[in-house]
Order: sequence, then structure tokens, then C-alpha cells
Amino acid sequence: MDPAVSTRGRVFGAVRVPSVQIMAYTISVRGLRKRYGGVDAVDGISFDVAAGEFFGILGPNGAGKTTALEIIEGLRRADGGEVSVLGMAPWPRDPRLLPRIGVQLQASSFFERLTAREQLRTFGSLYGVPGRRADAMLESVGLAGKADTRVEELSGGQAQRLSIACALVHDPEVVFLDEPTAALDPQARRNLWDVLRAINTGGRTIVLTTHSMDEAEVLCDRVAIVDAGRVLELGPPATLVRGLDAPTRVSVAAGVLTAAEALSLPGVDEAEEDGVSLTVRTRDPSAVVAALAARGALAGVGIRGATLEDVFLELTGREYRA
Ligand SMILES: Nc1ncnc2c1ncn2[C@@H]1O[C@H](COP(=O)(O)OP(=O)(O)OP(=O)(O)O)[C@@H](O)[C@H]1O
Repeated sequence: MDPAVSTRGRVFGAVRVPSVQIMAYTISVRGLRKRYGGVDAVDGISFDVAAGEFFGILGPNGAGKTTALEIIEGLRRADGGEVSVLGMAPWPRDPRLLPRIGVQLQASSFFERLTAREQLRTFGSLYGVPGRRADAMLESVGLAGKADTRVEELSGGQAQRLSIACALVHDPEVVFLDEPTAALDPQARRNLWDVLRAINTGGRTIVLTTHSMDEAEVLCDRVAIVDAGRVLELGPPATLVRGLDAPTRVSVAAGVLTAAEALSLPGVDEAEEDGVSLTVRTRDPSAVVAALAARGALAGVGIRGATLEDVFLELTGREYRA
């Protein structure tokens, strides 16, 4: 296995503490391919994931994320390429590997009519996990208060957390999560992000698929941006964004000034109005903000730098539509 040098930062309170560690790859994927009929669902994907890394596979619907993940998990057979997880091939399924990985599928399925506690204890018992450890896991995903609730009666966010607890109950070293926060409301998503961060901070390697750019930016040490079965770009979100020579967006409330007036301001390259706000693109935001201030036109002002959405636009020439 090749050693990897990983430079990562961890956020403690408001302070980002950089760390440099020498690590061996926990997951290696080389030239992965999967074809369904005439569709190259996965068309030569390669990447490595280091131990303890929070790695994201990010892309729009149909990009091939789930197919790639399920091959890496050992749930599907690849048409070509190589995968190594903890030094083992996931296909054909290897009983030595299964206890060391945790898998949360896109559609959670539970045993019917069991309570959250019974559900988790049942999953745990398959791996010889004592009941009290399963109960502790329920607590760590914030579901202790729902222990006696039947799974059918859990909210979407609670069911997602239970499904993650089921993937974690046997204390796996590597956790695979397929769009864990899809269909959750913003508050439930944020709560789940906290749970996932805690799992990763505890030392586990996490591979997550998402179509949410902000989720990838917030959670992942590195992301592979995938489209049409290929990796378009790979790296820490901040590095990908910094690598762009993208304009800054300055927006003010609609009606403060017209798009034509905005275009006449120094430093403005483009201006557009959507009824709620007027947004200009500029490479000289201080000149634009100064000009807006001079006109008394700062109502509702907001300034936004480039994001992963701009990276996607740059890579594909089209707007990101999850
Ligand atoms: N079992 C299957 N049979 C035929 N085609 C499939 C199958 N599974 C996936 N596909 C196709 O392969 C492509 C990739 O699908 P996949 O589910 O891997 O994408 P995805 O990025 O996970 O999308 P989503 O975000 O919607 O889950 C799509 O064109 C999809 O229609």
C-alpha cells in the first residue's frame, strides 16, 4: 500500500488546527467501471481514502455515486477496475472484512414493528454486540428518548439516525453512508452533521455520497466531484474553490438600484435581478461595495465568494442541479 501524506484541519471551537500525518490508504479504487445496458454508470473512477478521513463523493442525480459506493461496499460487482478496503477486496464478499465496515444504504430498511432499541439490539446481536453497547449507540446518535418508539413512528431524521446507528453498532473502522441527509429538513440535517462529525472525530474513516454542495463543503476533508460516471476533480473543498479564478458576488435588496445602474458601477462585470435581490459579479468587491455605499445602496447587502457550485460550473460548463 502506498503511504499518503494528508494535510487536514480540525475545527475546535472557532479555531482550525492544522495537522500533518503520514497515513496508509484505507480505501483504494482504481479504474472502476460499471455498465448498465447502454449507460456507463461508473466510467473509470479512481481515488484513495486515508485512514480517519471524511471523504465525500459529490455529484448530481444519476452521476454514479451509489453504484460506485455499492461496488466499494461489496454489494455490487464491478465490470472492471480494482477496489481495496482495509487491504482486502470487497468482492467476492469476505467474512473477514464485513465486521470491519458499516454500511448505511440510501433507503433504510428496518425489521417491522420493533422499537428503536430492539432494532439496534437485533442488528448488534448479528455481530455479537452486547445489548448495553447497542443502547449506548442509540444515545450517541441522540435517540435515547425514542428507545421505546416503534420504527414506523420515527420522523425521517430519527429514522436516518437509527439507520446510521445500525451501521455503527458493531464499531466498524470504515463507515459508508449513502446520501444520509437526503430529504431531511435543515435542522435535522444540521443535527445529523453533528453526529457524523463526532463519529469521524472518534477516528473512523467515513465515505459519504451527497448531492449537496454545502454538505460536502461543511463535512468533508476531501471530495471527489463526480459527473456521468467520472471523477471531474478531487481535493479538499477549500482548495478546489481557491483554485478557481471565480468572481465574488455582491447582492443588495431588489429595488435599491436597477441592473443597468449596477452595471455602470466601477468593478461590476455582470448584474442580474431575481425579484428578491440584485446580484453583481465582480473581481473588485471593495470597489463595488464602496460605490454602493456612496449611493446609499447597501440595504440587504451580502458578499459571497466562490463555492463548490462554481467549481462544478467551471468543470462542466453547466449550472449544478442536484
Ligand atoms: N440497477 C440498475 N439498472 C440500470 N441502470 C441503473 C441501475 N442502477 C443505476 N443505474 C443507472 O446508472 C446511472 C448512475 O446511477 P446511480 O444511482 O449510481 O447514480 P447516483 O449518483 O447515486 O444518483 P442519485 O443521486 O440519484 O442516487 C444512472 O443513469 C442510473 O439510471
